[in-house]
Amino acid sequence: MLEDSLLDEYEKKEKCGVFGIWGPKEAAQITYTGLFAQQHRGQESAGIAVTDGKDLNGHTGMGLVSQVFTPRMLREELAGTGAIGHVRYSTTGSSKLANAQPLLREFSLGPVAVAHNGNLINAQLLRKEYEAHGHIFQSTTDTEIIVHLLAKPSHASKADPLIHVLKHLQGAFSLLFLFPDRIEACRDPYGIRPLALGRTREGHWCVASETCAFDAIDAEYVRDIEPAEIVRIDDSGVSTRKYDVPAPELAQCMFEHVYFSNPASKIFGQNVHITREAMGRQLAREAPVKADFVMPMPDSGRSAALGFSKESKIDFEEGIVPNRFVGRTFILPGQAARDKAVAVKLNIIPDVVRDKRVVIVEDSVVRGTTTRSKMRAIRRAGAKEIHLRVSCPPIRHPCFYGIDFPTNQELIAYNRTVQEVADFLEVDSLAYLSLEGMAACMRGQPKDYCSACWSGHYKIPIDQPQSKFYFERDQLKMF
Ligand SMILES: O=P(O)(O)OC[C@H]1O[C@H](OP(=O)(O)OP(=O)(O)O)[C@H](O)[C@@H]1O
Ligand SMILES: NC(=O)CC[C@H](N)C(=O)O
Ligand code: SF4
Ligand SMILES: [Mg+2]
Repeated sequence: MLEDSLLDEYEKKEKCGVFGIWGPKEAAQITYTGLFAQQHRGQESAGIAVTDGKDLNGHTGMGLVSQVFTPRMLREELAGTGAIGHVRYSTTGSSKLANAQPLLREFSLGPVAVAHNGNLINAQLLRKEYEAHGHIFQSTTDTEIIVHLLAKPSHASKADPLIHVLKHLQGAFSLLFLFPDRIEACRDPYGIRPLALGRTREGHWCVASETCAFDAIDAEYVRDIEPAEIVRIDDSGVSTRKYDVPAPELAQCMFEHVYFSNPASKIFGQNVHITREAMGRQLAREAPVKADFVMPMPDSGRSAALGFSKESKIDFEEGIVPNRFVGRTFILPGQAARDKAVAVKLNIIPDVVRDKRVVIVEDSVVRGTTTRSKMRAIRRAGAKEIHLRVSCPPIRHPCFYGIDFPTNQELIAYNRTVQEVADFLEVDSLAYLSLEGMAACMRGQPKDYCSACWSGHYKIPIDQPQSKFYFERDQLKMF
């Protein structure tokens, strides 16, 4: 039933965001706001862990930040002066409470809470090894192995156990650890996912996946946590150490700029909206077309459409209206749910498109859910010509580093030429931004970004089988 799957959808969306703050009396309330600002990064579950200086306490729940916490809970049960929080979009392990983060555990050195954005590609190997030694896991996420690594006696006895643990991890990880006396914020040596350091007006240090969280709590963005860096935040302030050397070539995820991040955020040192606008301009130069107007595919297609319009000097027109109560559709679990969400999310305005030659600018076409549904709807609404322009190249390869499209069969451009995709979508023309054109819009050198889902070049080799549900008991039978 449409209503049932929509109810489901509202509860399960997008990717992961982390937030942490040290020092204020109302640490949990501020963390709530920091998570709320990053709700677009994960809507399956949310959690906050706090410290009172001696012990940790935490709460996790399924759904949106606003559904998981009450003001009283934040004020009383989660009272403390240091906190970390997480909003989850699952990449390993199903969407269930046991997998909600921060994971809160006790080990020989005391309590620890962990919040993870990214995806480990060696979690299966490590977990098999630990299970063979009798370790009992309580979740089916990749993240839990990190706590087991920390608890291993030969690791816990090291002068700096965290450094030792991080060296074992492969893949994407922007991590926050909360101990009773400190927060430790770490980024993998490739810098795949973002992680930024900020400071409030009162002088409290904070960390977040995206800088839009700092705006929400009136803090200033200080700098990014560097690849292979650990930043420790405690009562004496901030200190930094390297646990490894940054990779010779970084792998910052270009898809963060194309689609994931909030346009107001600064990701990998550059503003997302301005980057998307530059991509739209570049696309207009690479694939010009005669048309009556340029129309964005809301919401994330807006900035690139603006750039396309400015560069081509073709008017900008809104002809697709998003329902503000439907979130992002791309990462909803299950194709039926995605199809239904797209149907209810985007309304075409026939009076705008009728008898017109329209350029539609979309930030990305992944499974083709949005475009399959909307190109035909625009045609039915009477458009004379439909020219689809996409502000990234065709996505033909899976992502194993924290974005949930782990098989190539689900990708619309897999095994299809651009013309075949155009025919499938029944558009008059289709053009994608080139890989070089997209890379040219990035502030850093092209070699310092990951583009594996477009190029097939995985900087961290995928040499073990990967599956989102590897640790689920019923799925294990498949292997
Ligand atoms: O080809 P697909 O599988 O449909 O995936 C790509 C689409 O999904 C995303 O939109 P989404 O609705 O998630 O979020 P938005 O409102 O930020 O554009 C993205 O902006 C594309 O529109
Ligand atoms: N999107 C993410 O960063 C997910 C974090 C972690 N891999 C999980 O599935 O819980
Ligand atoms: S494969 Fe694509 S989505 Fe995944 S990290 Fe690389 S650029 Fe980002
Ligand atoms: Mg979209």
